[in-house]
Formats: sequence, C-alpha cells, structure tokens
Amino acid sequence: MKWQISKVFRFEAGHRVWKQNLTYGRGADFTIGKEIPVNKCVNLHGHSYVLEVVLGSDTLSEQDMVIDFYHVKNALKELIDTIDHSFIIDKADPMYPELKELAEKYGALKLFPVDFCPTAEALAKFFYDFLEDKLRAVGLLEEVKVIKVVLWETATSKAEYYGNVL
Ligand SMILES: Nc1nc2c(c(=O)[nH]1)N=C([C@H](O)[C@H](O)COP(=O)(O)OP(=O)(O)OP(=O)(O)O)CN2
Repeated sequence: MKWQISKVFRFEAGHRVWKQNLTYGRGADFTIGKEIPVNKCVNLHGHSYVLEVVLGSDTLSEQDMVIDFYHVKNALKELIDTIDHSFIIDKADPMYPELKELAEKYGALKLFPVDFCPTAEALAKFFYDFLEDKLRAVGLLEEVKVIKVVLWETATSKAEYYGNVL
C-alpha cells in the first residue's frame, strides 16, 4: 500500500481470560520445575485499552486522503461507546449465565458478550473484522483496506492482527 493512516481510540473495559491455564500448552515448558504459576487473568479485571486501526490505500481520494480521520472515528464510535466501561465476556465462559443474571438484577454491570475468549489477540481480530465490514458496507473495500489493528491491553502487552493483508 502506498499510503497508510492510523487512528487511536481509548476505552476502559473489564474482562477475564477464562481459558488461561499456565500449566500446559504453548510456553508451559519454560516454567517446568519452577513454582506453579497463578492464572491471574482468569480473575475479573480491567484494562485501559488502546486501540490503533491502520488503514491503507494505493490511491488518494479527490480530497487527497486515504479516508478522512473523521470518518474512521465515526465508523468505530458506536462500538467504542458500547464497549467502554463494559465487561467483555465470552458467551461460552462458565461465569456468563450468572454474570448475566447479576447484570439484569442490579443494572450496574454492562456486559459486552462476545463469541470468543477476550484475549488481546481475539479482540484485535474482532475490531479488524468490524471495521472491514463497515468499509464493505459502504462500498469502500476496493479502495481502502484495513492493514492492521493493534490492541494494547497493558503498558507492556499488545496484540496485532493483520487479516489477509500481509
Ligand atoms: N497472549 C496473551 N497472553 C495474555 C493475555 C492476552 O490477551 N494474550 N492476557 C492476559 C491478561 O489479560 C493480563 O491482564 C495481561 O497479561 P500480562 O502482560 O502478563 O500482565 P502483567 O501486568 O502481569 O504484565 P507485566 O508488565 O509483565 O507485569 C495474560 N496473558
């Protein structure tokens, strides 16, 4: 792509990585023989997420832009407002039914149910697919591509998703 632009969004949200299990799977061998690690991310906890969406094009519009930042902001605004101050929860999470009940009972728990364990990787793909669908819906996908989505979960941890562009 000849041009790339990016826009950054911030939102606060809770989640829990219910699938976390540090005792087996990729990388678990690094801790063999050491203290058994605590799966701290299965706890309900929150992040100040930083989301960066990167869009690219080989052409510029008649306004000499890939696409106006204003439109990028608008494409994501409703979703960001919805996810902000929510608790992102996998519908397959065993805690989901009870958290749903609590949310209905107290009205003070804004759930954002998703169909995946809300890791930074899976959330990055979620935002990528959402934005790509938005571009497709207005017929812009030929001219403007989502290059990548970067999601910072903490000051030291982020995930990037590139879809099929790379
Ligand atoms: N590959 C992934 N690993 C982990 C994810 C994830 O989304 N993808 N998520 C978590 C937790 O949600 C956690 O909040 C973040 O993990 P971590 O970087 O280990 O957090 P720390 O605050 O402990 O980081 P340090 O900077 O090393 O103190 C876990 N893993």
